[in-house]
Amino acid sequence: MDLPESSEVPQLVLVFSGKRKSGKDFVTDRIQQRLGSEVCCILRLSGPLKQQYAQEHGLDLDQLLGSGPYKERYRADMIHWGETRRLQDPGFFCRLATRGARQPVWVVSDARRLSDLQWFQSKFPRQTQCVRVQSSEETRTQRGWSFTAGVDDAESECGLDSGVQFDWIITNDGDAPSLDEQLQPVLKLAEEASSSISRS
Ligand SMILES: Nc1ncnc2c1ncn2[C@@H]1O[C@H](COP(=O)(O)OP(=O)(O)O)[C@@H](O)[C@H]1O
Ligand SMILES: C[C@@](O)(CCOP(=O)(O)OP(=O)(O)O)CC(=O)O
Repeated sequence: MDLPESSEVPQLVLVFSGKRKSGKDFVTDRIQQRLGSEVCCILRLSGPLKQQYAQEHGLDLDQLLGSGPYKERYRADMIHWGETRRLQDPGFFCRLATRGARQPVWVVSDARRLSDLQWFQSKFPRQTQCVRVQSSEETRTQRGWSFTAGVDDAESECGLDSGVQFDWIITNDGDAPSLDEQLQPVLKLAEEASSSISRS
C-alpha cells in the first residue's frame, strides 16, 4: 500500500528539476528560508537512494551527500544502480523521500525522470506544480560544472528536457532578474496553501 497517511497529505508540492549546477539546492533553500521549516520541507529523492547505495556498497554516506569529488567518483554507478531500482518500482525513492513529511508545503529538489513527476502527479494531482531551474552552460561552468559523458548525456540529466509542461521556469543566471522577484508568485502560492490549513 503506498498511499500516504492522511496527516502526510501536503497542500502544495513543488517538484523541482534542472541540470547539475543550475542551482536547484540554492533555489529550494531560498524558498525554505522564506517560508520557514515549519511550513516547508525540502525532500531529496537522492537522499534514500544514496543511503541504500552506500549501505549496499559499504561506502561513506556523508561523503556521498556532500558536494566533493567522492560523490562524482560514484555518480555514474549510482545512476545505473538507481535506474535498476526504479525499473523494478518507479515510486521506490519517492515513497521513501516523502515518508514522514508533515509540513503543508513540500519542495522536492531533484526530480530527474518522468516517472518521478508522474508519481507526484498521480498521488497529489491538485497540489503538484513542476518547477524548472535553468542556467546557461557558462554560468554552470563558473559554478564548477564540466561535461561528463555517461552523466550529462544520460536520463539522469536529460530525462525532463522535453515532454514536460513546467508550471514555472526560474532562470538562475548572474544576469537574471533577481531570484526573489521570480520566486514571488511561487512563494505566494505556498503562503496561500499553508494559510488554508491554518484557517481550517
Ligand atoms: N543565484 C545564485 N547566486 C549565487 N550562487 C549560486 C546561485 N545559484 C547557485 N549558486 C551556487 O552554485 C553552486 C551550484 O548550485 P547548486 O544549488 O548546488 O546546484 P544543483 O543543486 O542544481 O546542482 C553552489 O555552490 C551554489 O551555492
Ligand atoms: C544518483 C543520483 O541520485 C545522484 C544525485 O546526486 P545529487 O542530487 O547530489 O546531484 P547534483 O545536485 O546533480 O550534484 C542521480 C540519479 O540519477 O538519481
